[in-house]
Amino acid sequence: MEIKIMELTKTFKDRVAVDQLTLAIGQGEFFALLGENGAGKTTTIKMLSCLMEPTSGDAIMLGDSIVENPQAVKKKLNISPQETAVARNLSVQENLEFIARIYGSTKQDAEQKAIRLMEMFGLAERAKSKGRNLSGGMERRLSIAMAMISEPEIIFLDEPTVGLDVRARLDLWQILLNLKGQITIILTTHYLEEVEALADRIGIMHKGRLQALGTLEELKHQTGQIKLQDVFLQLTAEGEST
Ligand SMILES: Nc1ncnc2c1ncn2[C@@H]1O[C@H](COP(=O)(O)OP(=O)(O)OP(=O)(O)O)[C@@H](O)[C@H]1O
Repeated sequence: MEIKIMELTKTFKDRVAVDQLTLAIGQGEFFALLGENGAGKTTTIKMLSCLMEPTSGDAIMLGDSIVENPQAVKKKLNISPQETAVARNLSVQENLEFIARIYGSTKQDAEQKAIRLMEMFGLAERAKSKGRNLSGGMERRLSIAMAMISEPEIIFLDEPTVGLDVRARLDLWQILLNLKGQITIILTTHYLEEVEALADRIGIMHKGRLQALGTLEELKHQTGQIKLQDVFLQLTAEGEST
């Protein structure tokens, strides 16, 4: 398994944000992490991407521990956070080249990488547009493209389509579908249609715990529900009484 999460726990003062999460994710999998506000999704991906230390537990990412060797882990993955990292005064191409240079590319290499990613993310026509002039959808695509510069083997996308209109969301889904299988993708979202369109497997978190895990079909079967929305409501309600 490419990602092996073992009893991963994060506590803030007396609040348990992530509670002994145990989970394995395979290479090239598109994994969706679902859960209500405050369920612990963002905290989970911050720990897995080594932006936050766990209180206890561990995760082995491509053979390296996030606790023992976070520097090695960081080299193999990247994250596109909720708040985009796009520099508003730089153009699309400059944003990409800037990140490539930070990762040590030569000027020429950085340019080539930027051009390739702009094509992949449908941004080539807007190469010269400044970050501040981009639509929400383009800014989000650029932000993900920037996370791809380091050629990660695992990418985390934290609510990538929040605030996007229908067309921008569908465009981004198409790009993510094109990436599918080439790279391991871990997505958090509140949009259930997004999960249905993209994910191979789904984990539903509730109050810091992994409440359910499986393919969409498995979760439907497990709950006896037909629609993902009802699967979700049932699984996140069951936890209320436990
Ligand atoms: N830095 C922090 N300090 C204190 N509490 C925190 C911190 N970060 C998160 N929490 C708490 O941990 C819990 C889990 O939060 P988290 O942001 O991981 O949830 P989430 O599932 O990503 O929610 P959302 O869907 O709203 O983004 C929440 O109760 C939150 O208030």
